[in-house]
Amino acid sequence: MRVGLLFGSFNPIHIGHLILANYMAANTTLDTVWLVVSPQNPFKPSSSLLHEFDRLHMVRLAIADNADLGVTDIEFRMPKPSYTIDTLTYLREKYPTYQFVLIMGEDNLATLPKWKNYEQILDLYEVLVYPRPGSAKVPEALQGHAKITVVPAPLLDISATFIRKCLKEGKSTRYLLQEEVQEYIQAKKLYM
Ligand SMILES: Nc1ncnc2c1ncn2[C@@H]1O[C@H](COP(=O)(O)OP(=O)(O)OP(=O)(O)O)[C@@H](O)[C@H]1O
Ligand SMILES: O=C(O)c1ccc[n+]([C@@H]2O[C@H](COP(=O)([O-])O)[C@@H](O)[C@H]2O)c1
Repeated sequence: MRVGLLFGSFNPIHIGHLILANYMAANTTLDTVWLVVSPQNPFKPSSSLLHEFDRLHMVRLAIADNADLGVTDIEFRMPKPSYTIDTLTYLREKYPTYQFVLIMGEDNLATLPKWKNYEQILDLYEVLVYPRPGSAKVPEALQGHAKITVVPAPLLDISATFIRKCLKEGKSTRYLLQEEVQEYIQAKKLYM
């Protein structure tokens, strides 16, 4: 089985994540896509980060009706911050018959050379990249890399940062968030 892994903070999960994950499941040779909720990105401040259980719960709500997508909280039980190579190694040991493929947005590809053991990641895994408006240039070392494929998919100018700002300012985030996620955020008054 070929499993795509979309790692993320999902703070909160938005329709950009859902379109991206579903696009990869529908338009590539992947059998399924798992969303891996990261407690702590090594490069991001934790100040605006919602508790990991809330973020996981919202991912579960958002993908509940999509049989092509799954979610894992595997990084909750691993050392923090969350280094992707360590999680990939763990998953490989846990599911030795599965073939894991890394999925990321173009903004993350731009920072990949700064990730822990990034060369090992590229030695061992294929990477599928979803284009993203405003992403920094792909570093030269990665341009045309045999293991990296940028998929031709519709650009989505949506970010969790923008959604958090709207919520803080009391502006509507309707349609930017999946409905149950929207209701959960309103009910718990998150990000406000
Ligand atoms: N609109 C988008 N287009 C392409 N990729 C995206 C988009 N939104 C998120 N991603 C990708 O999804 C993964 C998880 O993203 P993340 O949870 O950080 O969302 P985000 O919207 O970038 O959050 P924030 O604004 O808080 O940085 C990353 O690989 C990111 O590049
Ligand atoms: O392994 C690393 O060095 C590394 C450096 C930066 C980001 N990551 C991971 O990349 C994922 C995307 O993060 P984010 O916050 O943009 O959703 C998340 O799972 C991070 O833990 C991993």
